[in-house]
Amino acid sequence: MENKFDFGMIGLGVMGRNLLYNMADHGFSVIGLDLDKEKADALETGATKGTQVKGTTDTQDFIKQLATPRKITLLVPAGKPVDAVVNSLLPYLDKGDIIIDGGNSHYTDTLRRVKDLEEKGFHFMGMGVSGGEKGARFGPSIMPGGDKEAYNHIKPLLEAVSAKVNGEPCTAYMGKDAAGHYVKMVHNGIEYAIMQTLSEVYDLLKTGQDYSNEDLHKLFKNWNEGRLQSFLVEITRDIFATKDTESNNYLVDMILDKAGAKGTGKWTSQDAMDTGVSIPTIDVSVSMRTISAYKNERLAAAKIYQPVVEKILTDKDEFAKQLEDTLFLTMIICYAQGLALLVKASEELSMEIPLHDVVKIWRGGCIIRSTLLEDFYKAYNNNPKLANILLDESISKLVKPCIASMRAVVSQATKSGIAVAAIQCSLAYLESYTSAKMPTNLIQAQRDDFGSHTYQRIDKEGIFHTEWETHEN
Ligand SMILES: NC(=O)C1=CN([C@@H]2O[C@H](COP(=O)(O)OP(=O)(O)OC[C@H]3O[C@@H](n4cnc5c(N)ncnc54)[C@H](OP(=O)(O)O)[C@@H]3O)[C@@H](O)[C@H]2O)C=CC1
Ligand SMILES: O=C(CO)[C@H](O)[C@H](O)COP(=O)(O)O
Repeated sequence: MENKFDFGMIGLGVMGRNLLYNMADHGFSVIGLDLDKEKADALETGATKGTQVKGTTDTQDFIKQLATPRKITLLVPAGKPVDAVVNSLLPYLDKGDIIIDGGNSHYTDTLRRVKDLEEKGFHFMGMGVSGGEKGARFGPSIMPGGDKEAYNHIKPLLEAVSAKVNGEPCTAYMGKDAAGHYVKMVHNGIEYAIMQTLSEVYDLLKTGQDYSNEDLHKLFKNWNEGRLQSFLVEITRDIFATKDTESNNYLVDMILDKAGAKGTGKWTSQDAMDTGVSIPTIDVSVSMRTISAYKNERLAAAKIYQPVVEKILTDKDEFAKQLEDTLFLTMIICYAQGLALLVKASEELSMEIPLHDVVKIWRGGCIIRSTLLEDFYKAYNNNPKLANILLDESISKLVKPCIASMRAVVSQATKSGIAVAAIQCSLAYLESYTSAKMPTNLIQAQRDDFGSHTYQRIDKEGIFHTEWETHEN
């Protein structure tokens, strides 16, 4: 009898092809399907010698060659392509077969697909994958969720191919229903916020203190050797040292300042608004990418307003130290906001997301991996029900010594005319979240004045309304 393949992969682009090779390198036989003949044909040539890999463009042949229950991972663009692929498979599948969507699908799409396919007798799982091209090839962080029975079929594969930290796999069951895709969405929201913060730090150093790319490279190299050690700081260090092949300049200086976005950051903000969780650093990071895309309007506005940036005259070493504190604290706040969203969303959607496992599997393989996650992991191990990591005593000991520097940086940036939206929002978030008294009593008074929305009092229980008077004098 012909040997059947252990796993199937649909979509042989950046992620699918590399994850497939990773699976094959770990001893699994894998068949890949892509509509593009060139990609399917090239698959075997790119595989490690001795591994069992086959490429095809024929759906029926693909299905026929898989061992049952079939385990098929999709790494195609989110949205309609996922539905198109699923529909193309249905006529050939057997009851009990498992489809795993490894792309960045919106979790509500995943909820719909889980239900539709369950009714038809198939398993459908949403699974976040992070680590980009290299991660997929050599060890990503993998966030599967949903159907537990289906998960048990793929657990050994996921544990084999994921990144490892202290010998532990960077994958774990993320919870019920669409939890895998929800966790990946929030991962990306945090990613947006840290990236925005890094771009602001870059602006302060380059525009405010005339750092060259060589200086930036050295500083980021130094930072990456300490408590800021993380994938995003590491690649930023390397970007500053990369020369353009078409000009004599550094490549970063040749790149147009318009940021792209595929939607996961925006979805995080939209969902946080619906869930009632405050994630201002992530929100503003989405917004800054949006404003960056209005290049022509910005050019026109710059002509009218002629902004002048005042140089930052603080001693360079002192300012670099303040920035290191600020970056460290802002990173903590980016994670704090995303993790707080996961806590609340998990409750609201009954996903039972294990927060200690989320931070555990983010320690390696993924784009937001950092040494900080080790501290968060300890915090969740002490208290798995922690509503916000800022409430953990050991985390507060990391936060407090950095606050003065953050204030100094925000104040210096404001004085100089350099926009630091993410850093500023993080400070405002910290000050509000740690404030025993906010000025929102005034907002309640205003709402009651114009709309009879009522208010509560500080001295007794109950709901109150006042007929507010006009006091012109
Ligand atoms: N790139 C990254 O760093 C990461 C991406 N992701 C997510 O993973 C998913 C895949 O991304 P990525 O690999 O970058 O995307 P690519 O565009 O590189 O690859 C997608 C592949 O899917 C193929 N495809 C599209 N429709 C079909 C179909 N109906 N049947 C078979 N194959 C199809 C495409 O073929 P063709 O080109 O011929 O249309 C292409 O080969 C996305 O959801 C993305 O958001 C997740 C983490 C990181
Ligand atoms: O999921 C990812 C990384 O974790 C993808 O690279 C994603 O495309 C990043 O988002 P965007 O394209 O919106 O910057």
